[in-house]
Amino acid sequence: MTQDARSLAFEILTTFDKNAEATLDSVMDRITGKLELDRREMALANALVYGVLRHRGRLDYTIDHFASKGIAKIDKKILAILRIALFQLRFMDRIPESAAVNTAVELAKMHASEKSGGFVNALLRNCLREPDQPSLEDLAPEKKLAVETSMPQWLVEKWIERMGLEETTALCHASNEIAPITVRTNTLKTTREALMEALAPQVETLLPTPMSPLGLSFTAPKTAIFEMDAFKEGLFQAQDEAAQLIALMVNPKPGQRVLDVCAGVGGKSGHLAQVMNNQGELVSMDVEDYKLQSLAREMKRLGITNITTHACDLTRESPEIIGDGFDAVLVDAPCSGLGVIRRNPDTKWKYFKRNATRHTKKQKSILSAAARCVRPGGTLVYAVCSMEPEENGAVVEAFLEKHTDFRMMEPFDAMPEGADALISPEGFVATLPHKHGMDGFFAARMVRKG
Ligand SMILES: C[S@@+](CC[C@H](N)C(=O)[O-])C[C@H]1O[C@@H](n2cnc3c(N)ncnc32)[C@H](O)[C@@H]1O
Repeated sequence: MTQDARSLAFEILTTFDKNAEATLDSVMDRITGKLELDRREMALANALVYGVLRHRGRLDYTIDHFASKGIAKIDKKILAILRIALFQLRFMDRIPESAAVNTAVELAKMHASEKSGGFVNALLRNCLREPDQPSLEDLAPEKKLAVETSMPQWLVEKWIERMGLEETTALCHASNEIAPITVRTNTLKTTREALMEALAPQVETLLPTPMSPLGLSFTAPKTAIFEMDAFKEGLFQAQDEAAQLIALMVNPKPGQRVLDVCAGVGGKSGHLAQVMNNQGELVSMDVEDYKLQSLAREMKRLGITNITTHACDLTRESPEIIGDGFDAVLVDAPCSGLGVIRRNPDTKWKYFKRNATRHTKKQKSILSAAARCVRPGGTLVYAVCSMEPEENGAVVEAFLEKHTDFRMMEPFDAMPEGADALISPEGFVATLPHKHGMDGFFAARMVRKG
């Protein structure tokens, strides 16, 4: 079965909107998993889905301006069709206007009515007639910034309160840009220089990452990265530069026992195994068994053999595998993901102000449970892909207050080049998209007193 790009984007976006808890990845996997898709149609569907979510605030402001009864009165399906078409008209330069409008009208007729087709046609034609409208000039600064960079206004206000308008402006713009693809060299199989040579013919603007000694960033790959030979041979794992700093903070030695408490599909586990030179024992846990199954396949691709997986929630159980404890424990905790909006633009529309405390409670309880697995003298690293104080410093400070057998330690044994600029007076590591060109990450390294 094949499907055209716009219908597919419509199905993905409407399903994503209907399911409050679903992530874009899970919706896309579910919908595209069973389809046999033409490669070009799939690439266009991807561009439409990500583009609409990246620019949704701006698109909605425009739709609201041109809809005589306002956006709130527009049926959800029609709204999705308008967003897809308007994104093509305002943000894509290779799509003929007629293709964008006509396909939107057809979709509206198919999913709603003849009349809806007329409404979609009229609204889009008005947008085309007045390409500079609506103007943002008279808006209050926080509203203007929210619309311009398609950020939820509550988040813009939260950031302005914490860091002021100027820095928030830089952060909002950086969070709305398309990030380069960044990968980490699998040093069990190759070197960064050799990987660079292998990737060079297949990508544009290929550069080594400035701080992570193993990273490469590039744009415009000729194929999807999972189709590249270097990927199939396990020579790299996709991972942002900020995330590459976390296993360097844990810095386990070959032969040690190491626990990755929230391993997910294995971004940090893969790197930890590399640092351990595939020796010793690495236990990857996650509450979701299906993620660990995917992790196991990923480790096989990377040639990693010192790993076992264990589906488990440490806040509820204390499995035998903990034994006498681990030399190093990583808690890469579930979080808002607000530091990774540039890669996952769906996050900003699914994460609400009220979620902050929900995450904080979970982060505190996972960190406390993980602390029980650290042997005396062992290391505990807490990390989140968030820049929000209630998920980072506040969690660590509350933890240290209760667990007097732990103290902060220097974040790195061997400081990556320039990484001293990331360290706060408290000894926390924090990366920011607008300052460091990386995802927004936070990490703290602690030691259990011997
Ligand atoms: C930030 S993600 C981890 C990403 C992963 N470390 C990586 O580098 O690819 C957080 C993970 O925590 C898992 N999780 C959530 N609650 C958990 C719990 N109570 N115990 C263990 N894992 C949990 C989620 O399933 C998710 O995979």
